[in-house]
Parts: sequence; C-alpha cells; structure tokens
Amino acid sequence: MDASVSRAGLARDEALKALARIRQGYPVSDAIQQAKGLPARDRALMATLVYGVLRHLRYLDAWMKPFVRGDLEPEVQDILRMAFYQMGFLDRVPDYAAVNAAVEQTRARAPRAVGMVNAILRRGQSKKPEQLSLGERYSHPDWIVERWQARYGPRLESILEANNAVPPLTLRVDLDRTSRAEVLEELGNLGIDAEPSPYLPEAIRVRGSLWLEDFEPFRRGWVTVQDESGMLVAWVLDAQPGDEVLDMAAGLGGKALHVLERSGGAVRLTCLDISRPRLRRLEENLSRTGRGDQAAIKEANAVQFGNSHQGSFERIILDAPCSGLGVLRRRVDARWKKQANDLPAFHETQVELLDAAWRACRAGGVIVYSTCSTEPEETEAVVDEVLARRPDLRREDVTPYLPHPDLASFVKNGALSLTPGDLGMDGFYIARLRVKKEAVQ
Ligand SMILES: C[S@@+](CC[C@H](N)C(=O)[O-])C[C@H]1O[C@@H](n2cnc3c(N)ncnc32)[C@H](O)[C@@H]1O
Repeated sequence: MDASVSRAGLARDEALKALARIRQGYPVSDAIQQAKGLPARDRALMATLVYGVLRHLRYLDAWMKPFVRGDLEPEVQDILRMAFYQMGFLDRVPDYAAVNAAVEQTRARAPRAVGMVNAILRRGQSKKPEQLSLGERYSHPDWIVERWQARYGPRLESILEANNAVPPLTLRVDLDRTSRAEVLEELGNLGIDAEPSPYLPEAIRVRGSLWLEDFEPFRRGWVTVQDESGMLVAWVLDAQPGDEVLDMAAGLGGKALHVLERSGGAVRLTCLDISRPRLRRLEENLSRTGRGDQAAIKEANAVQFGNSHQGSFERIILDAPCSGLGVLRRRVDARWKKQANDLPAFHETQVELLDAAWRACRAGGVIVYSTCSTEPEETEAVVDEVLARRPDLRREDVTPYLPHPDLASFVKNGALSLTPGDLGMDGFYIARLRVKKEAVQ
C-alpha cells in the first residue's frame, strides 16, 4: 500500500475514535488531544475531519438520509458522516478515496454493514442534497435559525455561513515580553501561514495548522490563544497601574492575563471562579506565562463575594457565563447542546452577577460586562435591568477605548456588539459601566 494512503487511514481511524469519545461526552478538544502521538500532518487531517463532521453534522445527515434504510449503528453513522464530509467539503480528497476508506473502516469494525455503506456512498456521491431548509443547509438547529431570522433578516445566511467557516487560531502576544514581529517570524520559520491582525496590535491570525505544545513562544509563555473580540475586554477595561482589579468569573484567565500583560503586571488583580478545575487551569496559565505571583486566586461564588467585598475594587471584569451563541464557529458541537429555554436562566444569573459587580465596585469605578453571545436577553436586557435598579450606575461609551476605528461601527447604545463573522471575529458583546455611588446600600 502507498504510504500516504495508509497514513491518511491512520488519521481517519483516529478521527473515528475521537468522534466516539465525543459521543461519550468528552469535550471536543480533549477528544482530539488524545491523538497527540500522530505525526503533525496526520493530526491536522484528523482534526479537520472531526471538526468538519461536527460543524456540518445536520447537512451530512440530510444528504445521506434518502439512501439510508432503518437505524444505523453510531460508529457506522460516523464512518458515513466522515465520508460524506470528505466528498462534500475536502477538494483535496478524491471521492473514490473517501468511499474506499469508509468501506475499509466498516470492514474492520462492522463487516456486515460493508455492502450497505458502499451502496449509500455510491448513491450519495452522484446526488447532492436538494431542497434543504436553512437549518439543514447550514447545519444549525431550527430554533436558532428562526430566532436570528427575526433579528438579522437578510444578514442571516452570512452569519450562518460564518459559523461554519474554519476560524483562524488567534494568538495574543504578550507585548510586555516580546514583539508581534518576533512571533510572526517564528511562525514563518515553521512554514505556518499567519498574519498580523488589522485591528489589534497584539493579535496574530494563524491560518495554518499549529500544535501549540510544539511552539516555542507558547511554551515560553509569550503567546496565549484568544479571539480578537475577547481581547477587546482588557482594552475597554483600561486598567491603570496600581488599580485594584477584580475578575469575577476568571475561568481559564484569558482576559485576566491580558490585563496583566497590558499593565506589565502592575495592577493588583483578584481572580474568582466558582469552578475548581477551571481555577487549576488558570493557575497553570499564570505559571506558564511567568505571572504566577501577579494575581490572587479565589474559589468563590461571585455573588457572595460581591456582598462581602462591597466597594473594594476600581476595575471589575464580569465576563459572564452565557449561552456562547456568538462562538459557534469555535465550539463546533455547542449548537446541538443549547436550547432556547436556556436563555432565561442565563439572564437571571447574569443580572445577579452584574448586581454583585455593582456592590463590589468602588465609587467612581468601572465595570466591564461581556458575553460571547449577542442574544438580547444576555446583553442589553441584562445591562438595562441593572441600570434601572441602580440609579448611580451609568453606561459609558466604549468607543474611545477601542483599538481600531473600524470597530466603532459595531457600537450600539454605547456597547460593542459583534455578530459572528463581523471583522472576522467571534460574536461578542462588551458594555462599560461607571459607578457613581456615594455609598453602598
Ligand atoms: C465566560 S466564562 C469566563 C471566561 C474567562 N473570562 C476567560 O477569559 O477565560 C464564565 C465563567 O464563569 C464562571 N462562573 C459561573 N457562575 C459563577 C459564579 N456564580 N461565581 C463565579 N464564577 C462563576 C464559570 O465557571 C466560567 O468559568
């Protein structure tokens, strides 16, 4: 057998294993990481297959549906999805190679299904799906399509399409440690296609495949993965050296670390999160970047913490837990896990947390409220509700804090609201609020 064919076979087998792990509930990135023993090129193909299948799942199922009789075993269904994905989306793989690989995978795992798999693929190969609904064509659940149709009208299809595009891996360079040009040069030396972001001086968009653990600037802690829209939080916060800063829901520390980088570690930073595993990863991230001694980390419920630390902080980030509907292009399986009736619960939590931020904020201090969602219930409605409750809180325009003039056209009612794909970024919302209160009640 030709070596490149058997190597592609290895990548396809690993992709199949990863899809099985995801069916068992593994996070996608963890399921993919388990194949780290594969050579770099095969890992790239394996990841392309897994992400591609998950991204286009509903479309692939709609394509094969007319040719399938009865129920398919989950593994056989994954083999078929992978083959249809290659036939539909991977120009570099000839159809016959995708079909043969699927037949071989079936022979090894479910020999009785070989004839059926072969027949489904041969028929599907010559008949692309027709008359699909928008949800099927762009592989989104109908409730999201209907919700966005009402809100975005003629822009809907471009947003659905943006959610299916392969997003760049975006790196944030710690400009306190190195320069963007130096990191770009290291990427160039590895033959990796990358370009500087036109909007943020610290951001790099990587188009080629990069395995971070093998990348020296990442190991040295000079770069962190973050979408450009998420980087805007630290810009809008605009913390000054010496500020007492609180990150109320620090998670893995993407925004908190950026605040440290922008101030050269000169703010006094407290990071909270309710999740111990996330805080452990935050600690790892702080130590990887050599900033382990620059933040106090507390496992706490931010609502209770806000009550017990009234008026203590000058700058507060509340990057709230949310539906994540702005980042479907990155969390490829998330669209299938969300439901419309999740939104009221998120709204309630977000209002409670923003109210707690108000309590923890000092008179004259600033709260930056952000979500990786642009759903009204999680964005304007949250801010409006807390503003109505707290007369000493007011909205400030984020425009003066944005690093590029093009971003200003996405500011509505003082807040930045990027829908997925705007300026090539994730969907994101950022509001800046100033506390004018004399004393906390
Ligand atoms: C959007 S994520 C934050 C991401 C983070 N800012 C970053 O840049 O990596 C929201 C976080 O809120 C945390 N969370 C949810 N409810 C919380 C609460 N009541 N108090 C503190 N943290 C909470 C979740 O564990 C999660 O890590």
